[in-house]
Amino acid sequence: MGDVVKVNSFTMTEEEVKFDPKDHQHVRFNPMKGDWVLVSPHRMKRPWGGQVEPSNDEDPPEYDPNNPLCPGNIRANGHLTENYEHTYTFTNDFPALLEDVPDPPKSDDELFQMGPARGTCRVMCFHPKSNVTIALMDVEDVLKVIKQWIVEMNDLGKRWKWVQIFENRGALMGCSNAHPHCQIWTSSYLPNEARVKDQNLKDYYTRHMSPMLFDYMKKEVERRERLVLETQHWIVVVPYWAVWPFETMVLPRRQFIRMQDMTEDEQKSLAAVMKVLCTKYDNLFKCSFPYSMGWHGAPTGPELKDYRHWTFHGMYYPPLLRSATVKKHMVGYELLAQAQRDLTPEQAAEKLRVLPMVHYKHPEMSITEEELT
Ligand SMILES: O=C1CCN([C@@H]2O[C@H](COP(=O)(O)O)[C@@H](O)[C@H]2O)C(=O)N1
Repeated sequence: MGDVVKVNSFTMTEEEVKFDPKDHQHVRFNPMKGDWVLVSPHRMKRPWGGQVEPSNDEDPPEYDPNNPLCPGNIRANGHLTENYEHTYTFTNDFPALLEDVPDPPKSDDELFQMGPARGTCRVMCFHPKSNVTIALMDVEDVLKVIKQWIVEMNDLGKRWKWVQIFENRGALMGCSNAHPHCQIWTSSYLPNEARVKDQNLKDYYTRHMSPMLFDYMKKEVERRERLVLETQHWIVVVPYWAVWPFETMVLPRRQFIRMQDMTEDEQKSLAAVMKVLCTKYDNLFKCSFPYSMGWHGAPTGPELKDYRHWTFHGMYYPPLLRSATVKKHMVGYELLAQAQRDLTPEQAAEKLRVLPMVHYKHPEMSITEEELT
């Protein structure tokens, strides 16, 4: 047994000291999902001869008379989008979940199971102008988005067990409308991601009598290997188990379980964090950076249980890999075996951390370090 040496934040024997997570393949465990991601850092050197996505980076017009999300326009089914000045929410005209539908029959065959699914779908416009994004909005307007999210969570959380706020940004994410907006889908049951996360968070809490993500936040602040941003109230990391190349996670420095528990200062700080993170994302490949993002907090609904194992947190899942036109594909091995990444989370965090807070295309819309409290 050789001497013990310290490499990064791990202690290893001499036999292991040849291993370097920056150079050698390994798998990493995601304790929220209970699965593993393959990390192959040596692959970053391979030439790219694959598909190149068109970089469609022309700014959309401020107002499009044909865009149903623009103020004063008529939507499908003849509904009017009012002349709004900040955020605007409406029930999706083509919802994936409806509030009242008959229950499916019970089946006694475990191979053919159906369950009831009820819910509602809302669309929430962030801003009346079509040519802004979170990175390009005034931080006060981003704060208005956060405050409206809290209104929606409180309203929808009364009836629905799960309220999923999510933003698909950019055509690359299948977003059908360039106007700045998100969607909010609620359900009468815990969807898969929430159900699995709830169980893993609960198991961790039973073992440690402390919330997993609060412990994780404290360890990431201490280790400082995957930090992208940190303020008095929030940190942004590329999570240790990240799957998407530049995936990030937003974690509060204080333990609380839902978005609606945020203090005024935490809300203001989150608005600045979102704006700076999205600015760095745009600066990474000098394009309007596509992503899917969303928030997870303790389940809601009328029968409230003990959810102290939850910590409110945000997730950004951006598809781009090495340029504005090269995206990661979750296909083949990823679908049939397991998720795989080349760039390590630490390398991705370093790339994002060192990027400027001044927007490459609209510097006049940027905020300063002092405003990032
Ligand atoms: O008139 C319309 C246009 C789009 N929509 C809805 O807006 C949503 C646009 O969001 P996405 O671009 O993220 O798909 C989409 O779900 C679509 O159903 C309406 O509800 N009414």
